[in-house]
Amino acid sequence: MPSVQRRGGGKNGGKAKNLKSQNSKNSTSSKGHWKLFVFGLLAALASIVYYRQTSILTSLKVRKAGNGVDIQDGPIFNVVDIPGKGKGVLAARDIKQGELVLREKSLFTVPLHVQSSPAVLIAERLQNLSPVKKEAFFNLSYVHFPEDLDPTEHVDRLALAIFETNAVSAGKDTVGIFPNMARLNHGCSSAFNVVYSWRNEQEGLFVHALKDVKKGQELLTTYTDTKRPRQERRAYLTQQYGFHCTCDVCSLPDGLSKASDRRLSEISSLYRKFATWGSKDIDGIEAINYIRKIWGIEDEEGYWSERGQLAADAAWVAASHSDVSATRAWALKAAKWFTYEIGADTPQVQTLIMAGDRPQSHNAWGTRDKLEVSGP
Ligand SMILES: C[S@@+](CC[C@H](N)C(=O)[O-])C[C@H]1O[C@@H](n2cnc3c(N)ncnc32)[C@H](O)[C@@H]1O
Repeated sequence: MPSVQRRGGGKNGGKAKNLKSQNSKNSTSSKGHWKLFVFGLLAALASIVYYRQTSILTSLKVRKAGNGVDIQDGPIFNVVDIPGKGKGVLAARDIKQGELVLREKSLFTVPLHVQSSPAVLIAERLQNLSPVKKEAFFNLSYVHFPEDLDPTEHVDRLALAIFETNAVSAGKDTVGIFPNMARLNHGCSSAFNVVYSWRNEQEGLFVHALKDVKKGQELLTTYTDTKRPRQERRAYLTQQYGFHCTCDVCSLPDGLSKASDRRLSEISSLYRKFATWGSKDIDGIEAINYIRKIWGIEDEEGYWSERGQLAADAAWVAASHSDVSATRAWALKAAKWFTYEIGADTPQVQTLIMAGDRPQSHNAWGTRDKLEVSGP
């Protein structure tokens, strides 16, 4: 059964998918079960906000991204002050869909589940950092620091607040701090334009452009599964991250916002229906029809994330029903979209290209009754 991914997770990595940071309430308890927020996943803010450039963080200077997308030399983004958001990241030049925007090692990581106090654990990790790295950490933004406390007198508590605001998942059972990536602000649904993924083999976080981005546009990821109505998204973001979301999608006039909400709810509902193929409640033809419907509604919404996984799920269904041409078409579609989100130099993409070439090599091949399920 293919995994039907929701955002906020591993791919972006996993969804990155679905990236997570922590909850301040639980994180202070000594028997820590880190409650992670999803931090991760577009406003053309440069045109409407005044900003002051503060630094150029990186200059990848590569001609070919790992996924084969041609790119220009030169700094790819700047971290700047953005009114109402603290700092944020603006494209320093046009960025192409699928381009590698950033790869980064963590300052430090901690296990997702801890037995001791998270605050103590973070303090220990900080002690092992160089002064430069420590400074990078303490420069990060934070919310949920008690107003009645003086941060200079409660450094461990401050470090915890910074961690909670900025940590993202670094693999299945680990969360970490990535100081450049941490400057990415949030956008919902069609508003986010970069996605991040964790690579175990390289022990690094990779950020790819999900869409073409114009010079001066803000790079936005997503902190949560945004396939839910505006009111719910805003409530979550206010509670966990301390801001009222005014991204391009949240700022839509009421009529258009309701239409977007309906689309997002419908996508979530179709994902649930598709998942019932796993328990054989629906057949392969119906399952693929759900995927096509999801794809169509996502086109209307402008929601492009998780498409690699969606097409890979379709390839799985097609392969299990031994449909050669459908397996080939869906596998190649999945490879294309995974290339944008996580890069061509990943095992997922290589495996899908192989399945496109030789559908019978797919792991799921022939595990269900033969059926023509049809391609994209
Ligand atoms: C991981 S940090 C992102 C970078 C941060 N803006 C900074 O100055 O370093 C998360 C915090 O950024 C702010 N933020 C993120 N997305 C935002 C948005 N769409 N609108 C307003 N503030 C946002 C919130 O304060 C949130 O708690």
